[in-house]
Amino acid sequence: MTILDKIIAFKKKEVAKIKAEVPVKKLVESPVFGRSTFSLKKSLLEVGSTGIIAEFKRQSPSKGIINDTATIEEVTNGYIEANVAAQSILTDTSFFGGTMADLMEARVINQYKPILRKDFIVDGFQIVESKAIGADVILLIAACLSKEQLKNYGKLATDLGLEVLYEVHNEEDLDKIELDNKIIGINNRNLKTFEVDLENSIKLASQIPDSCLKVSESGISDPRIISGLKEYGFQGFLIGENFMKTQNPGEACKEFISQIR
Ligand SMILES: O=C(O)c1ccccc1NCC(=O)[C@H](O)[C@H](O)COP(=O)(O)O
Repeated sequence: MTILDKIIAFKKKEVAKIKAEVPVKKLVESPVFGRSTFSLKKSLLEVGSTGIIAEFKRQSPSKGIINDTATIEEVTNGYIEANVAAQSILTDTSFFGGTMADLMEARVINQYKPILRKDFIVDGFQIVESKAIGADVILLIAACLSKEQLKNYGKLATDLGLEVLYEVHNEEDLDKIELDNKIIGINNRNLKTFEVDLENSIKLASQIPDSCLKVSESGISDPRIISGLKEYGFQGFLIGENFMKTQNPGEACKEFISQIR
């Protein structure tokens, strides 16, 4: 059983419990449900976009505790000040120490840039929930969803005005997605070994059509990597640990962005 299998098994139980307690009607009544969303696609394609999607990440299965003192307020303000293209918030509690309240707090502060809800979507309920807590973008991980689920959940998100970052780890994942005009995130972290290999982005990039926006995810720790990945057509770069492991993630992000050539 891989860590992803464990997370998904846990998540399915967690979502079933929440669904039994919270009616969808309640989600739709959220004050932020009807707001218009910020587009990740637009933000990444904007002239002068840094392309950086900076993540708030307290802990992870691969690294344990990364930062248990940073606050959403200081990090969100720091990332915006650094001119990120978007912010990512891990809302999973059991494995990543995040919460939906983290995203809701970030949304109040961040009225400028898209927010990606980084979680493990296994049910359409979580997509409605994502809109209700103030997210602009959801993550759909191909490895843990069927072809049909990817299509249906993608449609539900779009109907709600949310964008989707489709995450792939290999060719098998890519084959499950209708690759036209999508935002595709290639994750460099092997979920069996936790090893990070940036070559994974390069290897899969050539199999993604130009109509898609390519995002490289995980293990990016040097601004020179960004220039290298840009040559393979990447326009988005999801970075968590490299910023969050420092005393001041916002400042680390600003410094990193200033060094991108
Ligand atoms: O980060 C992990 O250990 C992990 C383990 C299992 C599933 C997902 C995991 N991470 C989620 C992410 O995709 C990353 O948080 C994101 O790409 C940023 O990665 P990094 O810059 O390496 O923190």
